Amino acid sequence: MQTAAWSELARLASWRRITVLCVLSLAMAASEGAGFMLLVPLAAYLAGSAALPGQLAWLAEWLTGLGFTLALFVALVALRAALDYAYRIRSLDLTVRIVDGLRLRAVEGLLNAEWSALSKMHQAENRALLITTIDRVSYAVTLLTGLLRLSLLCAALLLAALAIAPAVAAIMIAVAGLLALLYGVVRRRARHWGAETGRHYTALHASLEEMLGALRIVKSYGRERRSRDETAAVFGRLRDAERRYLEHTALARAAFQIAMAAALAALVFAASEYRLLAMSALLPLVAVAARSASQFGALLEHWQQWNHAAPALDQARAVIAEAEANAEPRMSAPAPIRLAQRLTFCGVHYGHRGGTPVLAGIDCSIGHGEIVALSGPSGAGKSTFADLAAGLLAPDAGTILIDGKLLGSEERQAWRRRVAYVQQEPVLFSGTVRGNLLWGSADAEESELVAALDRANATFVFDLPNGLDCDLGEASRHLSGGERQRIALARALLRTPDLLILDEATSALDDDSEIAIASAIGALRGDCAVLVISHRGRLSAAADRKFELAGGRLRQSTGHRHSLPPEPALTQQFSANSPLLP
Ligand SMILES: Nc1ncnc2c1ncn2[C@@H]1O[C@H](COP(=O)(O)OP(=O)(O)OP(=O)(O)O)[C@@H](O)[C@H]1O
Repeated sequence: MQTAAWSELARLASWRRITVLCVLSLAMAASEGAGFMLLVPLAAYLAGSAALPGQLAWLAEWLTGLGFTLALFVALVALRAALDYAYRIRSLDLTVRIVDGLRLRAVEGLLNAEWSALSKMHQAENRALLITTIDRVSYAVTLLTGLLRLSLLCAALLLAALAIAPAVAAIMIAVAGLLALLYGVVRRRARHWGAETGRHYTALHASLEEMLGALRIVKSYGRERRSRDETAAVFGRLRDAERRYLEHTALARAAFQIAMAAALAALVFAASEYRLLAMSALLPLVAVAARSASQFGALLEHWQQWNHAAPALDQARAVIAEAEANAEPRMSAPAPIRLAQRLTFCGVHYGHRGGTPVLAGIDCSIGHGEIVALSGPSGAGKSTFADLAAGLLAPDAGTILIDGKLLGSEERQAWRRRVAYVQQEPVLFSGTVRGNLLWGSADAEESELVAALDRANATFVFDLPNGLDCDLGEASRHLSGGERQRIALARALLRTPDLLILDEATSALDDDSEIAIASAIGALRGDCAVLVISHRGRLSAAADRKFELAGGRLRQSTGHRHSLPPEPALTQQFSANSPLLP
């Protein structure tokens, strides 16, 4: 893992927490090592001899009797249990901080990124990041704290072994080093399968989302079996990657157990056959060796699992880095922007992903209080035009002006606060109707909510259970497309915007509702600029001017219904190439 990733983990966890965890791990390791060393005098007493190995003679002088030794032993176990409790709580706390910190950074990165970057991002990857990938990071961090604890514990056990029988302990250290080297091979495979698992989880998210979104069409086409098989195939690829990894882990584990059992057997055989050690040292040494073997095995397994889970951190960091690299400039208090005269496009070019321009030299303006309708073939760039007008996108070339003031990257953020957008597929949030309306305009009074619902022809809300306080969590699934659109329109109207954009916002409405909405839009004339994107005649009929977008160019399809005040500076500036300026 790169240094940057380590320092990021440390920053999220905080050095204070890491230090506390290190101290606790060290104390646990020391208490366990000391506990094992106490086995030496215990064994000597039990064997009926107070004779201790030379290097532990000081212990014999210090310990006065069996009772004291046993009491000390129990005290050490109690201390270790208390430390273990504190360690688990601290370890969880550290993991949660890292994981929540990373998840919040990802959320912030996505919320602060430019819309142009967000609209290009693979949303399944973002969802996989926020759910599965960061959960895998959580597992990786738990393994990392476990690695720290187990490393210190193994070191303490080996120190205890060194104190009991230095020569034998040196052989144990050599065997452990050799096994760790061999595990290096398994480590690389674990990394590989970890990265594969991450990719398959992302694919699984995309596949499940697609399947859930397509339930209606799947059922109406009778394609349940096919959908099931496709989903099963994605599951299969994920399980295959997990199985291959598990095969490696299980194989390495079996090899390790055999190697350690052979080493222990050799130790006992050599010690008893060639009388290398006194019984008082042999028994504690075997106990330390057995405990070391199991803990060292756990250490190597943790290491392998960490290598499998660690690619999730790289994956998460890559998505977060992409979002952060596309961050909008930060503004502490953006200067408010109001539209008092007109929003103007001057020679605007735009191509998605820097590809073929969707808009190629657009010159037009929308006056304050004017209603403009935009039509054109599918894919002509109408929504792209709306995104530019709303300050979501910046032109590749040309300029957008609000009352003659350039809409730069900082101004765009302030301008968006004055825009309300209703799209074809309206977004309603979980919660009540009231919550959804207040989401757009937090200070609105009850009477304003009612008036907005009335203007949006959404009075059906009053007949819902609990009316404005109806919880849409469940109900929104049962609302029709038209009902959802009308609530979204009421939310937009409440915002009293300077520019209201309706992007096919009445596509799901019946004729009567559309007539009512058209008259509500007509009533906005003079209050705010309205951009209506619609293929349907009724809404367009309410417009002062109608534009048609085709082949990247804008054409005014009919004359003015209402004349707007001229804009001398801009008319002069663009008179040669801007026939659409009023
Ligand atoms: N985020 C994006 N990345 C790449 N291409 C995009 C993106 N959004 C839109 N496009 C492409 O840009 C072109 C214009 O799309 P846009 O949605 O603006 O058209 P539209 O006129 O609103 O279409 P419709 O009436 O079908 O909604 C299309 O070819 C579309 O595929």
